[in-house]
Amino acid sequence: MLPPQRSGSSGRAPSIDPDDAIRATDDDAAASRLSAVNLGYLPDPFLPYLYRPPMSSSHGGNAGAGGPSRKPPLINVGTHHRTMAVDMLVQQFFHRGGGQVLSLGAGSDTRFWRLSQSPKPNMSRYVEVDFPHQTSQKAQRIARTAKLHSIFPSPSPTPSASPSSLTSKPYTVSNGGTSLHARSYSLVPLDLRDPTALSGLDGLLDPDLPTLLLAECVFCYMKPEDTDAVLKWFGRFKEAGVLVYEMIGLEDQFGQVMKRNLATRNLSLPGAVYRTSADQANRFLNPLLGSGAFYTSDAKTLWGIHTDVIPKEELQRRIAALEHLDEIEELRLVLSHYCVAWATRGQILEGIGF
Ligand SMILES: C[S@@+](CC[C@H](N)C(=O)[O-])C[C@H]1O[C@@H](n2cnc3c(N)ncnc32)[C@H](O)[C@@H]1O
Repeated sequence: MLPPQRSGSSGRAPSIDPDDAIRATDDDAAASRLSAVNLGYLPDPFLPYLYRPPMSSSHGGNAGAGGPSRKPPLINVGTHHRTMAVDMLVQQFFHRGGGQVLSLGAGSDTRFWRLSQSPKPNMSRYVEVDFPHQTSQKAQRIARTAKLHSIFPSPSPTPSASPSSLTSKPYTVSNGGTSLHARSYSLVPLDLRDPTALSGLDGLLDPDLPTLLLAECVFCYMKPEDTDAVLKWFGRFKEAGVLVYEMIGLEDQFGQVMKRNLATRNLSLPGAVYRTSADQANRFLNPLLGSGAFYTSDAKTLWGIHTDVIPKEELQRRIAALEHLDEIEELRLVLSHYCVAWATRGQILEGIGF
C-alpha cells in the first residue's frame, strides 16, 4: 500500500528511469508488510529472508518502537486487511481442490512459502513473475537461505542417478541468475508489457488444471490494453480465477494528490482507471477479452473488507489493541481507494468470494 500523501508537493520528478520507479514499488509493499509484521498485525516468518530494508530508507517511516520501518497505523491496517482478504480468497481456491498459481509482479511476496507451510494445500505449481532485476535478487535470496529452499521437494532420483546427483540441490538457477526452478515453484523474469514475453511461461503451467492468476498492485502500472493482452493470453486456462488488489477512484481529490506525489517519484498509474470496485470487477467480464473473459466477478474495497469481512474479534484483538486510530474518517477515505477484485471462469471456482 502506498503511503497516503498530503497535498502541497510541488517537487519535480528527478530523472529516474520510469521502470526503476515501478520496480521500487516493491520496496514500498515489502516495507509496509515488514512494518505490519513487526507490530504484530500479521505473522510472516519468511519476510525477513526475502526483504531487507535499506539502512536509511527514504520511505521508511518513523523510527521508534517497531523499528525504523514502522509505518503509520493507516498503512498497517490497510496491509493487514489486504493480506487477510487475499489470503482468504487464495485459501478458497485451494479448498476447491487446488491447482496452480501464477503470481504476476510478485516482487518480494512470501505467499508461496506461507502457503507451503501449513496445512499443506493441494498446490501443484506456483510460478512467480517480475522484472529480471527483481527475480535475480529473489533467486539469490532463495538460493542462499535454507529456510526458503528447504521447502522445495527433492528431485526424484532416476534409476541411473549417480551418488552426487542424489545430493544435488532441489532447485536450479539459470538465465544469468534471473530464473529459478524447483519441482513446485518457478521464478521467471519478464516484462508483462511485452506481448511476446509470456512465451517464457510455456511449459511451466498445465492448461488442464485450475489456475489462479494473482496480481497484487501490478496492473495499475500497466496500460489497460497491456493488461488485456495478459488476460487474453490467460484465456488458455479454462478453469481459472483472477485475483487483483488495485487502487480505484483516483479521479477524486485524494486520487489527484496521490498521483501528483507519485509523479515526483517519476511514477504514473496508467492502469488505475477504474472509478469503483464494481468497475474494477467488470473489466474481467469484457467480451472483447474473447476466451480470456471471465464468467463471474466481484470486488470489495478495503473499507468493505474492514466492515464486512474481517471478523469483529480480529479487529478487536489485532487492530484496536495494537495502535490507536483516532481518525476513522481518514481510515475510511484511504481504505475506500483500494479494492480486492476477483473473477472466475469454469465450474470448479464458481462462487468463490465474500
Ligand atoms: C507494488 S509492487 C507489488 C509486489 C507484490 N505483488 C506485493 O503485493 O507485495 C509491484 C510489482 O510489480 C512489478 N511489475 C510492475 N510492472 C511490471 C511489468 N511490466 N512486468 C513485470 N513486473 C512488473 C514490479 O517490479 C513490482 O515488483
